[in-house]
Order: sequence, then C-alpha cells, then structure tokens
Amino acid sequence: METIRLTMAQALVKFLDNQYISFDGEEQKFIKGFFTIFGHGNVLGLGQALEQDKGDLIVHQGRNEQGMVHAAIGYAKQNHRKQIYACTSSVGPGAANMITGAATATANRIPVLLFPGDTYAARQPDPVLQQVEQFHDLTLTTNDAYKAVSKYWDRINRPEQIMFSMINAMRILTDPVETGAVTIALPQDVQGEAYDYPVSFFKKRVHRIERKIPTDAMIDDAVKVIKNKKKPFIICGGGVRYSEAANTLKEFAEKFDIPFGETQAGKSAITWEHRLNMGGIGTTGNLASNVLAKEADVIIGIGTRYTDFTTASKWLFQNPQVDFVNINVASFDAYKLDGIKVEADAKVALEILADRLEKEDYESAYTDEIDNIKDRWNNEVDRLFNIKYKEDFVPEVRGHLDDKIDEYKEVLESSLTQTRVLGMLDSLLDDSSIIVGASGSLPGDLQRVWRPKEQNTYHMEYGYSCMGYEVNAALGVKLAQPDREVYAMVGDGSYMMLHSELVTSIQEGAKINILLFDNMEFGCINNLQMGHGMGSFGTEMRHRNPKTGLLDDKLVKMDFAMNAASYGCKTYSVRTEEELINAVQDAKKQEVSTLIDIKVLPKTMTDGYESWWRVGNAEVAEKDSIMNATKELKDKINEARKY
Ligand SMILES: Cc1ncc(C[n+]2csc(CCOP(=O)(O)OP(=O)(O)O)c2C)c(N)n1
Ligand SMILES: O=C1C[C@@H](O)[C@H](O)[C@@H](O)C1=O
Ligand SMILES: [Mg+2]
Repeated sequence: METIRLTMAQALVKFLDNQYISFDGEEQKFIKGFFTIFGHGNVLGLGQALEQDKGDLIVHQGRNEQGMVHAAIGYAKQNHRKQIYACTSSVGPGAANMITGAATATANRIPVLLFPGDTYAARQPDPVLQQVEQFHDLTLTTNDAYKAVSKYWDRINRPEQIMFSMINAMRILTDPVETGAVTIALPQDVQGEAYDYPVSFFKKRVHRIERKIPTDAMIDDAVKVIKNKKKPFIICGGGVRYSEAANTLKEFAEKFDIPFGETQAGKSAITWEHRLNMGGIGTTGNLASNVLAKEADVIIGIGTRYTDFTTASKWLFQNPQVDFVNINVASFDAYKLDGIKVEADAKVALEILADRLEKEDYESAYTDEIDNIKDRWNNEVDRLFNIKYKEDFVPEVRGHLDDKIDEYKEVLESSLTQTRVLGMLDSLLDDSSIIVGASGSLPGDLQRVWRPKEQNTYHMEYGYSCMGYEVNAALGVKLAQPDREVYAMVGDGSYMMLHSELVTSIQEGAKINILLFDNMEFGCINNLQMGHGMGSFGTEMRHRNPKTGLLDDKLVKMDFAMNAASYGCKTYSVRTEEELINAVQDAKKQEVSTLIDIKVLPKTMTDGYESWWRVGNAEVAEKDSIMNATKELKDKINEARKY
C-alpha cells in the first residue's frame, strides 16, 4: 500500500481539501476553508499544517470563536448547505466559546465542522493551562460539553483515528437529515504526531446528496387525506429552500389553488407578491397566514420543524377537521403533530403528489378568501409602514411604557418608529439585497412585514435565535454572495452581545452593512414581561439608581456609530427620515463595512396577529396582573393541541 508520512493535522487538511458534493448531478467543492483562532491548543498542530499546505482552502482569522462559527453558519445556510467552513479553536476557553455556535448550527440543521483543541492524550504535562480537571473522570475535558449540541462527536487520541472519523464526519455533514455541528476534538500533542497514511485516504471523494423518494404508500396516504379537503394550507419551511424546491412548490400551489405561509427559514423561497404567498405564519406571523391556517382543514407542512413559533405553540390550527400532511426528509419531523408522513425530499415529493392530485382532479374550494385576506394584510402593512410619532402618540405595543415614550424621545433625540423605518428600508434597499437576522423584536417584525422581492434574500436564524448571530453571520453570507449587498438587522442588545466578526469583515474587505435599531432596551423581552403582568424589570438600559438601588434611573446612552467607526467602518447616526435616506444611499457607495445607528422609539415594533406563544408564567404572585395573565395563559393552553 502506498503511504505518505504526515502529521495528523497535515493529513486532516489534505483530506478536507479533497471533499466534494454532488447534487442533482452538479459537483462542487464542499469545504471552502477555515475560520481560525489560534492558541497553544491548535497553532503548532493544525496551524502548522495550514501554513505548510492548505491546498485550495482559504484561511480566515476570526475574532471570537462563537462569532466565527456564526459566520460559518451564515455561509453554509446561504449556500443551502452545499458548501461549508471548518472552524478551529484553541483548547479550553476558545473551545468553550464555539459551543454556542455548535448549538446554533444543530438547532438550525446547518452543517459546520468544528475542531476544538484538546488536552494532551499523553497526559504527561497535566494539568495544562486551560484544563478544567474533573477529579472523578480524567477523560472529561471542556470538549465533552459539545456532546449535547453536536450531531457527531469524536476525539482523536491516535493519529490513525482521523481516517475513520473524518469519513464519518462527511457522512453527517452531507446528510440532509442528520446534518448540524460536527465536533472533532484534537488533543494538542496528537495534532503533531506523524503516521504513514495510505495515499488512498486523500483521493477525491464525492458525497452525493440524494433526493429521498417517497414510497407509493406514503403518497397514497397523503392523497387520500388531501382529496377530500376544501381548505388546504401549505407551510413553506426551510426544507423547501435546502431542497431547491421553491419553483416546484410555486407550481404545486398554483395548480391546486393552495395558499401558503412561510416559516422564518422558508421565507423568500418565493417572493412576497405571489398571489398565494400569505407571508409569515405563527406566533410572529401575520393576519393573512394565521387566519387561513386557523380555518384550514388540512395543513401540508413542507420541510418544517413545526416549532412553537410556527404552530403558535400548537394553538393555531383550530378547525376541528384539520389533518396534517408532513413532507420532510427527516422522519423525526414527519411524525410531528401526528401527521401523515411523507418522508421524502420536498421537490420530489411535491412532483409526485402533484401528478396524483391532478389525476383526482383536485382543486381547493377557496373562492375570494385568499385575495380578501391578503388585501387586508397589505393594507395593514401599509399602515405599519406609515406610523409616525405625533402629539399624544400611543405606540403600537401599548399600555406598557406609554408614559415613558417622551423620555425616550428626548434621550434618543429621535421620534422614528421601528415599523416606519422598516417601511422606508423596504423601498430603499435594492431588491437583490440580503437581510440577515436572528433575535430580538426584529425577527417578528421581519417575518410579518418584510417583502422579499428576490428569492433567497431573507436569511433568518430562528432555530436558536442566538443574539450575536446577525453581524457575524452577515460576514458568512457576504462570503457566500460577494456580489450582493448584505444587511445585518440587529437590535442594540444583540449588537452589544457579539459583533466580533465585523472587524474580520474589514480585514477581509468583505463589506457588510449593519442596520442597528437602538431602542435602548431588550425590547421584545420587555414586551414579554409587561405583556404578562410584570413590571419593567432588568430590560430597559437604565443606570443604577442610588435612591432605589434598582436599575431605574436615567437611560444609558450609546453611540454605536462611534463604536463601529473605531474599527474602520463608515458609520451614520440616524434620527430622522432624511438622515435614514441619506445614510442608506451613501452606504451603498462604500467599499468598507458600514453601520447605520438608527435611534427608534421603544414599543414601536409590530404586535401579534391572531397568534399566541406559550410561556411559563408564575402560578402564584403578588401582582393581580400576573395572576390574570396566568389565567389567560391556562385558557389558551386548553385551546391548544396537546401534542
Ligand atoms: C445569546 C442569547 N441570550 C439571550 C437571549 C434572550 N433574548 C432574546 S431577545 C433579547 C433582547 C434583545 O434586545 P435587542 O437586541 O435590543 O432587540 P429588541 O428586542 O430591543 O429589538 C434577549 C435577551 C437570546 N435570544 N440569545
Ligand atoms: O426569548 C426570546 C423572545 C423572542 O421574542 C426573541 O425574538 C428571541 O430572540 C428570544 O430569544
Ligand atoms: Mg433593543
């Protein structure tokens, strides 16, 4: 057998550079490159290997390990999982920092490949710097904490183990059902250990992403249910995008006159103005989708995980006759809501189902309901897009901080409302722009009112809703689609939590734009607590008050434009409509990353539409308002499906 003597890390890099995928007959390289933060746990092993021969892989220098994993997720998600990045960290804290990223990837079913450095397999120098040391189990290290959030986990204690381990890693990463974070812990001594690797290990490998075909029995079951239904409703989930099934779905919906709602991951598979596109569904859904879903007698869920936000905590579907037909590659998801299981690729399943329903002469029985409700919703969006501050202003989310709005207006020196800003951005951004979001009040607003004018221009991480994803993932999205303007839509809280890879974007000359909505609060959480009978507690950005000992003094002012300018970004402070127009137009002309610090009044985001979200309210409390909210909660729980 022909062999080549390499260190384990050198072998790993050489292997990764030779992995390809094939999807619908098209072949492409699978691993684009590495995000790295080097420390003693990886620099002399994996770092050395990358310096010596990285092949065609590109190597980036991250700033925060979680941030760089978010960039990798953004890249893979925007590429519909067809190309990914690997990330490597040092041992201990660097490794721990990537865990949140691993969880974000796994929750969203997005492939990322993580190589945290690990403590010595030899154990001679133990305890090494950054080793936790568990007295009861010497095999435990920080990296064991990844197990709960990884789809595949291994530790390479001997250099030859890398071969079997990596082939398995590829199996998981390229499998639409299994994919998520793959974590391979690399003890720092083993990274540099040499072995005579068979040359065959480094041959070009093409991993086929197969389209799972439904059985006849699955389709029979689905047809039997759908053919007698009058008010079908489709949920377009992320699986539609990953399967490249959008056009097939469009034809399917048109053929049988079936309206569809969009999950956060499915939004922008089909553009907003399509007659049957009812827009966002669920807790943060809109009037059109939610009203139709509530009355539907069959829900055809395509590539959806049926999260609580999609089903409004299983409360949304109120028609007593409603059945569920679940088209999903993952049997785990196909089994949800006790539905009819079509365990298959979305595109293939829709094609076959369409043929069969056509033979049954199937058509929905909608008359003018679809157009009427969509018109009503469009009028509502127009209203939201035009809400302006005026005398005796009552914000959209009312009854919470109504009497403090003027204080905010004074300190922010702005009276812009969030929905008005979104309305202006809707017309100011180019149609091809991609917006990126994840947490706070913006995902709800965007799922409701954002109008994608081109396919795949809406990029929302709402599986983990991880604060800090927005800016960092925007870099990954930009690397995936360098010809487009990419906008991170982020709240003040989330920006402060993590925006480390903004600096990497400057270093790489990969321009991203940040649209920062500063309302001086954890706005959506303030809405949540006050909407459930609590006071405002620990969610407004206020100084500690020496008199009360509480965080209820003056508002804490931030200049985010100044912050980003210090990194080399072109920045803008926006307090008026005119400033917003000028800033967005000027930002488009820039070559460096930009940040637009938009001061918006709190409570001016959108509110709910025919929706609900189950939360855990206190069953005993001093405040009557809390007890009332808990009672309301229980009433709603009684209306919801039990499983
Ligand atoms: C990493 C992480 N920590 C905590 C949360 C819980 N959380 C969700 S939104 C939010 C506040 C967001 O505030 P901001 O970014 O200012 O957005 P706003 O709601 O004001 O629009 C918090 C704390 C989260 N989603 N992610
Ligand atoms: O707790 C949360 C509430 C949601 O409104 C928000 O969008 C999300 O980020 C979150 O974590
Ligand atoms: Mg905020």
